[in-house]
Amino acid sequence: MDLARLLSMMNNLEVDSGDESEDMPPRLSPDLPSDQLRSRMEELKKWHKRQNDLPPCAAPPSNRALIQSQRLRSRSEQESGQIWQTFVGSPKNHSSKPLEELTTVSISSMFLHKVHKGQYLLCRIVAPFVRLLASQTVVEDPSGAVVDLSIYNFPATGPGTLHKKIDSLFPVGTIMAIREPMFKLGTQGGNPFIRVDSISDIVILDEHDSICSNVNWGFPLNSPLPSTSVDNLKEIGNKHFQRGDWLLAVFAYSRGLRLDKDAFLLRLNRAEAYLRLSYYSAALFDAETVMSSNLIDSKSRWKALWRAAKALYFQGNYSAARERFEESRKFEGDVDESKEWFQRICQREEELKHGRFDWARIFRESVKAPHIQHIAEFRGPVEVRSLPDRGGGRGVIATAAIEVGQILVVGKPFASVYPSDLPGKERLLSFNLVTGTVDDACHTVLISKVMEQLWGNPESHGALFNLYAGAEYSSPAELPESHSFSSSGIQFPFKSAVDIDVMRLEAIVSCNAFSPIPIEASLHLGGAERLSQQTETPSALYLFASMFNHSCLPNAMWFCFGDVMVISAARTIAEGEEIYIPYVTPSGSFKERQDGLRKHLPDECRCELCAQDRADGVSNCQRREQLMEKIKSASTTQQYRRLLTQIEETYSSSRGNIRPELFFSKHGLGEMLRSNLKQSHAQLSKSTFRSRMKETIELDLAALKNIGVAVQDQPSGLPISTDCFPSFLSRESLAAYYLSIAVNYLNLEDNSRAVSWVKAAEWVVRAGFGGDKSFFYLLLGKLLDKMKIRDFVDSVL
Ligand SMILES: C[S@@+](CC[C@H](N)C(=O)[O-])C[C@H]1O[C@@H](n2cnc3c(N)ncnc32)[C@H](O)[C@@H]1O
Repeated sequence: MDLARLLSMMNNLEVDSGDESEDMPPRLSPDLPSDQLRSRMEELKKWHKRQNDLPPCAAPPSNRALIQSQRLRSRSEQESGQIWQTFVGSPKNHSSKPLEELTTVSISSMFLHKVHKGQYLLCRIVAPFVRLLASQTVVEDPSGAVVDLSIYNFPATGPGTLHKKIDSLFPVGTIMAIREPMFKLGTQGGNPFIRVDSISDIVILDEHDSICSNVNWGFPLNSPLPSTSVDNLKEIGNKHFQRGDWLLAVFAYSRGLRLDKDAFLLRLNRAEAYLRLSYYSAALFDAETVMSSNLIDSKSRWKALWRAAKALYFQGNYSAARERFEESRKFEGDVDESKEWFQRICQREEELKHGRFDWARIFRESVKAPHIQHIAEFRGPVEVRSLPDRGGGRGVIATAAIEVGQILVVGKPFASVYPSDLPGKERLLSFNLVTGTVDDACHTVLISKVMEQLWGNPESHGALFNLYAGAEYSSPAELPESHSFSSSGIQFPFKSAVDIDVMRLEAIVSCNAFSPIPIEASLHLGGAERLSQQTETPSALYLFASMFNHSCLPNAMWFCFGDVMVISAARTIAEGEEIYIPYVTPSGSFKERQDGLRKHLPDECRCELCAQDRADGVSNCQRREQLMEKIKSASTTQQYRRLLTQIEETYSSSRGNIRPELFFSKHGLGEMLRSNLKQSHAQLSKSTFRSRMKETIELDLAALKNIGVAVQDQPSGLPISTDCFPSFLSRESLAAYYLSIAVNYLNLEDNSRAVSWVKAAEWVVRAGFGGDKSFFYLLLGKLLDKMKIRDFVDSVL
C-alpha cells in the first residue's frame, strides 16, 4: 500500500495526543494541506507547553487485578495490520543522572503531569507485554502498588514484533529501575501510566543488585522467573541465535553472565550476537575480555581473536583487525576463510587510502540487499569549517583543487531503514513537529534505529550529538567533542553506557536524514522523484554527509549504492570553496524546491538558481510551473510547440543558459516527434524520415545547453563539454540520455556520431562514478538490451 492510500484511509482518523483534559489538543490528519498541517502542529506545540505547565496532581491508585486483566485482554484481542501514528518532536523526557545519585519514589507518591526529577522507580513486571505503538505492560513497586508502563523505542520490540519475543526480553518478574520517570494520564481506559521514551532510562536489575538487597516485594509473583542455570541460559541464547533473534540471544547470555561473569563461552557467543547486531564496541569488549583469560582453550582463543578482528574491521580499524587475524593463525581455523578476510582488509585499505572502489562488486551487492557490509569510509580533500552564517555554523570546504567527478566522500550510514526492513502488515507514520511534515514509516523507524545503534555503540555519542539539531538547540562545536561514557561492558545491555537525550536525537534525525534511493532503482523507475511518489522511501542518517550545506545548483552531487552514500564533484572546485549538495531535487520547480526546503532552511534559499528564478519574477515562475503541468497532457506537436514557446517566454532574456524546464520540455517534444515518426515511418520517404529524425536530435542537443552541457557535435572525440555534471539529472539518467542520442544517430546510419555518444555515456560512468567497463554494463545493461544496441556498444567500448 502506498503512502497516498494510507493517508486517505486515515482521513477520518483523529489523532489524540494521549492526554485527557478539558483543553483538547488540535486535531491532526495526515492529508491536511501542508500549510494547515504546519499551523496545527504549531498549535499542538503550544498545547504541549500548556500541558507542561499543569500543576502536578495525585492519581487514583490502579486496581491490580483490573489492569492485569486489561493487559491480557488487549493482548489476545490485538489485530494485525494496524496503522500506528506517532509524534516526532513532542516533549519527551530523558534522565542524565546516574542511578546511584537518585532516590527512590513509590507509585503512590508519584504525581501526574510530572517528571520525577532526582528520583527513580524500582519496579517489577507483573503482566506480559502487549505491543501497541509502544510495548506496554504493568509494573508493581515493592509495596505492591501497580501502574501501566509504556516503553518506546526499545530495540527488538518495534512494529511487527511477536509478543513472545518481548516476553523473552522482559519476562514477568523482571526487576528494573526507571530513572526520573514521567507519569501521565492516558487514553487507554483512562489508566495513568509511566511513559519511557529514552531506552537509557531503563536499568534492568536482578535481586542480587545492591539496590534490591533490602527490598521485600509485598506480593508473591503469579509466575516467578524460572530459576535457571548458566548452561540453561546458554542453551536458550543459542536457540534465539539460531533463529536470528540476536538481541534475545544477547539477553539470555547476559542473564547467564550475571550468574557467572567468567562463563566465557557465553561471553564468546554474546560477542558473535553483538557482531550480528552491529554493536561493535560491545562485541570487541566481550571478545577481548575472553582473550585476556588464561583459562580458555585454544579453539576459544581463536574464536575470540576472530570476533575481535571482525569488530575492529567493521569499526574501520583495519590494521588492528589484521593483527588479530594474524595472531589467530597461531591457533586453528579455516585457512580459506582467513585468506578471504585478509583480502577484504587489503581492499578496505585501498579504498580508505586512495578512494579506489570496486563499484561493480558494490553495485551487485546493493541490488541483492541495500545494507552494504564490506566497504571502507573515504574522505577526499575536504574538511568541516566554521561558517557562521549557516544554520549550525559549519560547512564543508575543499582543502585542494578538485576535479569534476572526483569522489569527495564515501560514507556508510550510522543507521538506515529500507522498506524491505519494515514489517509487512503494520503501518506507521509520524507527525513531525520539528519539520512540520508527515514522515513515512522508514523515517519514523529510523529514529529508534539510530537510538539502538547509539545504545550498542556508545562511543559514537560525541559524533552523533554534534550534528545540527535545529535553531532551538545550541550550535554544535566545529568538530565533535569526545564524549566520556562509562565503560560498563558488564552491565550492558541491562544498563546503557550513555544517556540518550531522545528529544535532541529526534531533532538531529529530522534535520539530517537523507533518503538513500539506490541508483539502479532511480534509473529503472524513471527517477528518484517518481519513486518517492510511489512507495515508502528509505531513510538513513550519515555523520559526515550531514555537514554539507544546500544549494539547488550545487557543485557536488550525492548518490547511493544501497545504503552507501557517495558524494562527488559536479564541476571543478577551487581550494577553499564551500561544497554544497542538493537537499531537494534540483529539477523541481521554484515553488517545489522552496516547499521542500522549508523544513531545512530558516530563510529562503539564496543559491544561484533560486536567485535567477526570483529575478524572473514570482508570476513567471508560477506560470512556468502551470505550463509544465499543461505540457504533460499536450496531445499534438503543435500544442506542444506552442506551450514550449510560452515556457521559453517565462525566462527573462538576461538569464543565462540554465533553464531546466526548457531541457525537459525540449526533450519531451523530441520524444513526441520520434514517437510520431515511428508510426508513420513506412509512409515516409527516406529523406523526410532523415530530416525529421535530425530535428528530434537537434532538440535533444539544444536541450542539453539548458542544463549546462555544451555540445560539440562533431564526428570524432567526445561530443560534450566535460567540465560539469548537470545537477538536474542523475548521472545514470544522463548516461541513458546520451545513449538514446546514439540510438537516434544509428537510425540516421551515422555510426561515427553514434560512437561518440556511446563514448559520452561511457565517460559519464567513468568520470561520474569512477566505474569501469564492467560497471558500465551492470548499470546500463538492461537499457542497452531495451534499446537493442548491446552489440553496437560492445564494438565501441
Ligand atoms: C544537514 S545540516 C548542514 C550542516 C550544518 N550547517 C551544520 O553546521 O551542522 C542542515 C542545516 O544547515 C543549514 N543550511 C544548509 N544549507 C544552508 C544554506 N545554503 N544556507 C544557510 N544555512 C544552510 C540549515 O540550517 C539546515 O537546517
